[in-house]
Amino acid sequence: MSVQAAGVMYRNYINGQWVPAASGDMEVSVNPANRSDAIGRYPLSDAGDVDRAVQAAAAARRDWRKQTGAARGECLRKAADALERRLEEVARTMTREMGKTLPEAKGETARGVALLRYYAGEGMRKVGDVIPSTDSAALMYTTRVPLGVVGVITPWNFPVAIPIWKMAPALVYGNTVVLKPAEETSVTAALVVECFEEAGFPAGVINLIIGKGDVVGPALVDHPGVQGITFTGSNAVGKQIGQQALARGAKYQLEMGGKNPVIVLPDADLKLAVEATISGGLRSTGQKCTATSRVFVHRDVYAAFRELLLEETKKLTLGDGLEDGVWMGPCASGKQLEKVVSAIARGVEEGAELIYGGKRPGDGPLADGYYVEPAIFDRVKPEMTIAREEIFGPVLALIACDDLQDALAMANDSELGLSAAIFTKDIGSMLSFIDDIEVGLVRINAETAGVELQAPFGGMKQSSSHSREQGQAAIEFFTSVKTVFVKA
Ligand SMILES: NC(=O)C1=CN([C@@H]2O[C@H](COP(=O)(O)OP(=O)(O)OC[C@H]3O[C@@H](n4cnc5c(N)ncnc54)[C@H](OP(=O)(O)O)[C@@H]3O)[C@@H](O)[C@H]2O)C=CC1
Ligand SMILES: O=C(O)CCC(=O)C(=O)O
Repeated sequence: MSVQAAGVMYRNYINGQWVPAASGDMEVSVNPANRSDAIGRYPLSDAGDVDRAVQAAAAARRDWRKQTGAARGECLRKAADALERRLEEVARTMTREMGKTLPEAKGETARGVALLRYYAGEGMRKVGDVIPSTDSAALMYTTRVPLGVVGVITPWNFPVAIPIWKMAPALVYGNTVVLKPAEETSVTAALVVECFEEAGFPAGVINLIIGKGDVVGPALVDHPGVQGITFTGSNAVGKQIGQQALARGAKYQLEMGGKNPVIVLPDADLKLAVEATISGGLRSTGQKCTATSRVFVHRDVYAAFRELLLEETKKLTLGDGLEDGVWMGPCASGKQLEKVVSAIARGVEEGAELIYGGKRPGDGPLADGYYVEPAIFDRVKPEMTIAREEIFGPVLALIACDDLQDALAMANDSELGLSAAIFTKDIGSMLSFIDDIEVGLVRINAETAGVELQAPFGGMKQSSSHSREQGQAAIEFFTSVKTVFVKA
């Protein structure tokens, strides 16, 4: 499709103005469910555009920081109201741009509203402690100050919630922000920033730079005017960002992949375990860092679990997420589809048994989209690639286990450690799991995905930079502590 024919033109947002990229280059955002549907045109920015955004954010820093937390929170509250008013439009755009179903997109947008309201309240909460000094005539306390300019680099899988759960705490604690969203969801990101604009944030406090990750990303990460980088995305890019930020002494926070296990013990409610495995593994077409990917099932209930899983997965409808009754949409992009299809092919090559799905619809209305059927592999061995590498697609690997210790050993045999779930009624098994599983998000009789905005979120091992996002934990990244000693 020609760029000119591709509808509304979106721009960067720098210093309170919507401006094109200096190069004038544009790209078209295309619907992964129907490639003849163009969502809009977006700019391909370069390092010069990034520099202008960082300069604007740096110039706005002092005045923004000097506002009260209550005043900053009030801006976030207005952004929440604006997003709530535009919820339907934002959610429909998200579905058209990255494929998740409309109910999921509406849920995510509502979560964005709730995140903004939560962090609006943070502006009124305490930022330090009084600590007894050894000098009885002195006052000693801690307070917190913002980092300065924060670069926010976000993925396409939660194009509303993730930018908001990073930007809202950054802003309420007094930082200014330059957002670089995933290219695949540039238009959705622009709508989110329009909501911030409607809320009346001062010019320069929020800036948006749209473009290619390998051009805009390094320019932002390496910019000396950026004091902190918060990133969610792949491990490869995350590690590179961490090294670049470390090299120049900038603070960084990385939220990356998962290879999230579910353990099903013989006393589990199998219906619940199956429902949670399907929801955790296949919703959003498996494109969540918290998605269920490895399913360790005790041999005593393996056959029964597998049959029920097959029966329930066969009921799922694949299609355009805008249509009523569709349960699973396409992969978000051609690149993502290729990744999923090649992981499935590798699973077959390595000897796992593909017992359901995994094919691309060859004809009919779905042939034009990036669709793949949900795939279930049986007889998976822990050393197979499908049991080791993140796929980020609707693929479940079933692995038999002898007991809880066997399952825990296999579940922990991973470089990643984001989320894990167990299904059991036995309190002893629950406690062993809580104690021994090496992940940041531990779920008992609940699916691996689905984080709550008021609780800390992050992984162990290579899933994150060992920091936590969301809830009260966000203050740790977005501020620095000052310890103050006062003597009259
Ligand atoms: N943990 C999670 O939630 C996510 C994990 N992933 C994993 O990553 C895989 C690949 O997905 P992909 O979208 O390519 O993920 P990336 O890690 O490439 O993208 C995440 C963000 O980083 C940006 N980026 C890309 N290259 C650089 C760079 N060199 N420096 C700075 N920023 C950069 C991207 O921009 P742009 O989009 O413009 O390239 C995007 O905004 C998935 O299959 C999945 O396994 C993906 C998304 C989310
Ligand atoms: O499971 C969730 O709700 C959040 C998942 C997530 O943060 C991600 O996929 O990046």
